[in-house]
Amino acid sequence: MENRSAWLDVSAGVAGDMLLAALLDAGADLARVQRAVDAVIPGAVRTSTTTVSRAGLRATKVDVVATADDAPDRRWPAIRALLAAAALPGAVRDNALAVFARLAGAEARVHGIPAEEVHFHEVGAWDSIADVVGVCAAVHDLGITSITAGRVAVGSGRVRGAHGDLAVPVPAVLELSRGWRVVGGGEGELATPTGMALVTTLATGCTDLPDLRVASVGVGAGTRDVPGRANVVRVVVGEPESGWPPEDAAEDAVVLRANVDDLDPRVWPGVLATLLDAGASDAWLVPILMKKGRPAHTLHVLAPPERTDRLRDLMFTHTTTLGVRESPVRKTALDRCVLEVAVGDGHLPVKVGHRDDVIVSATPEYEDAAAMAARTGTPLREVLRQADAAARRAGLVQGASLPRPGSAGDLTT
Ligand SMILES: O=C([S-])c1cc(C(=O)S)c[n+]([C@@H]2O[C@H](COP(=O)(O)O)[C@@H](O)[C@H]2O)c1
Ligand code: NI
Repeated sequence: MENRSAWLDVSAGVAGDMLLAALLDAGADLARVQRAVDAVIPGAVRTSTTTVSRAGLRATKVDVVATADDAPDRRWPAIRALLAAAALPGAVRDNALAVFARLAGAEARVHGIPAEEVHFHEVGAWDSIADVVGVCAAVHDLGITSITAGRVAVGSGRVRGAHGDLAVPVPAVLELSRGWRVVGGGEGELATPTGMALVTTLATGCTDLPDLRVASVGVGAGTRDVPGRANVVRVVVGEPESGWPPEDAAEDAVVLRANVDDLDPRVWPGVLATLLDAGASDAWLVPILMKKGRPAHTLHVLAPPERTDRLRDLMFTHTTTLGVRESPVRKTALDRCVLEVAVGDGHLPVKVGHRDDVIVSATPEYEDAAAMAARTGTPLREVLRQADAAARRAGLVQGASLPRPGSAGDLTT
């Protein structure tokens, strides 16, 4: 049972114990999970499961009971040392360290202190260690090597803790949300810092349920039973149907737009270059006719969500626009690689777009072809024609399999 994939339904929120319960419900072995936790904090906690009902749905609940008296040192360096010294499978240790490091980084930023000084939450480091190590061990036990997760419900309102009254989503959860899809609303604290750190560290992306052959489903209960809303995390474990993660899967992106009629046109090429240098996936102009019959341009910028703020600032700084519109979009990109084909007495790179190793497009790189044309005195259109012909001879045609490295023909990688 190896190389399985899992998708997490966190649309009702997530906490460390809910995620652990869902994985145990999906078939992870409780005794092996307990052994992993014991390897880090020997004899400190006992983990058990019960079957409960949440808004009429059956779910597994995990209880972590402290069996030792003395409170552990809750600072991040102490927990890091415990994990480093524990006899754990490499993947379990690495994942647990990564989750705690992310949590420590978020707490450090929220409280304005170095990560080395972060104390873990008031609820107790043992609970957190049991949840984090338990989840990482359960993932390993189920043979899960890839995880994605849906949008996270974070809740609303306020919670009371050792630091007093906090707005929901609590600061650490908001900090951990960067680049992730979240939704507010719902009553109370639906996502905890530990749950959010687990999801955003272990999952490689935020997607809807992907294409997979389902092997098992687990339902993990939260503490409260709220009528009308099942307070559960669900995990779907399976085999990918068409490659995992889906290499051409749609990603979230944002299109920023501004209509501009009064910018010196000589400035535009520099504006586009600045936006591309700052991380825009694409930037382009569309000529338009504005009110009062004025010729103008719409500047479009395709932005990864985490770059949106910076790119919006640059649009205001480098153009004369007074407003920027934004729309969320889904973007699907083919996988790409660059292969070289022999042309004349040199070589030219060809960009090959492929899906599941089947070629979809093959395009000689324009700039390199132009440079070869200038160097050799051959007309550019002739260089491009020869490059196209060489690419076809090398088998770089739509529908063909991607050549393996070292395959025969006038092709180098
Ligand atoms: O103790 C600290 S520093 C603390 C900080 C924060 C921030 O958001 S900052 C939140 N909390 C609350 O602690 C409990 C336990 O969270 P777990 O992630 O350990 O389950 C939870 O209610 C947090 O909101 C504590
Ligand atoms: Ni905090």
